[in-house]
Amino acid sequence: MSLQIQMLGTGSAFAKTFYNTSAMVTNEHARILIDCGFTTPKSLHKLGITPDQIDGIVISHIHADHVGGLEEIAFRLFYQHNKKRIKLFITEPLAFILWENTLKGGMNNPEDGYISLDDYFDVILLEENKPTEIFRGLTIEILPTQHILRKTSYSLFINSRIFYSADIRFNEQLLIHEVVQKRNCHTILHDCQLSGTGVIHATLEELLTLPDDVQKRIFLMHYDDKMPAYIGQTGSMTFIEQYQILTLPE
Ligand SMILES: O=c1ccn([C@@H]2O[C@@H]3COP(=O)(O)O[C@H]3[C@H]2O)c(=O)[nH]1
Ligand SMILES: [Zn+2]
Ligand SMILES: [Zn+2]
Repeated sequence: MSLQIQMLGTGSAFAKTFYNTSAMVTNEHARILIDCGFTTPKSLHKLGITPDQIDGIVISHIHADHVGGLEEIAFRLFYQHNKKRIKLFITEPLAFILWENTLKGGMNNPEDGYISLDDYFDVILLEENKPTEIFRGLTIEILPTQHILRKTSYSLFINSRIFYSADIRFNEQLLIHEVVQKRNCHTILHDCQLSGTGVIHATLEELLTLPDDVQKRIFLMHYDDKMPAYIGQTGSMTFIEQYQILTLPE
């Protein structure tokens, strides 16, 4: 049995030639999204996939390039698919701020009694650091990681052997000791800021300091429009491209 990861986008928040970084993870039992940014509905549309064909969405953190497409997905299911509610896999702190700080403005509808995240989504709370089989053969572990100071943000382990950074500061210890030495992840999908000083994202310069054995496992995502100029300058790491499909052992 295998697991497929298809990138719906590989761009940074401000990229214009790539859609927002988001992954569609599929096995024989389910198809889920990791994050759903403001360009993700259009990316799905280009693939001919409608919201009712997605079984759930996992959320890493509350930036628009990771959650900005949720209102559209939920409204389309609600108003075009008979009030269907998609499963939303999220931690409790994120669920609260996702509604209160992001979605409530557009979705709160007291007149019709739709006043909470649960009115639009089938909210399934994930516990931090606890591997959870969300669908048969698909286990997600959500790991608190550093992105913006004092802002809740997570990376993910998928079926324990795939690491998905989402947005994260460079963390050598985590990548070498936890992801590679302890968990022996065969595949790492990592965000990458191509130039400038790394403050809230790992930079290419920082990632290039990793040992070769770690770099070989890394696919770079969440990059800006200048990515083509950096091809061949990423050591043993590879840029993953929009719509590229990785077929991985389950
Ligand atoms: O403290 C901050 C907050 C935000 N930003 C920018 O806004 C973007 C939001 O999405 P992102 O997390 O993919 O990337 C972020 C950065 O490009 C920043 O540089 N510093
Ligand atoms: Zn981002
Ligand atoms: Zn972010």
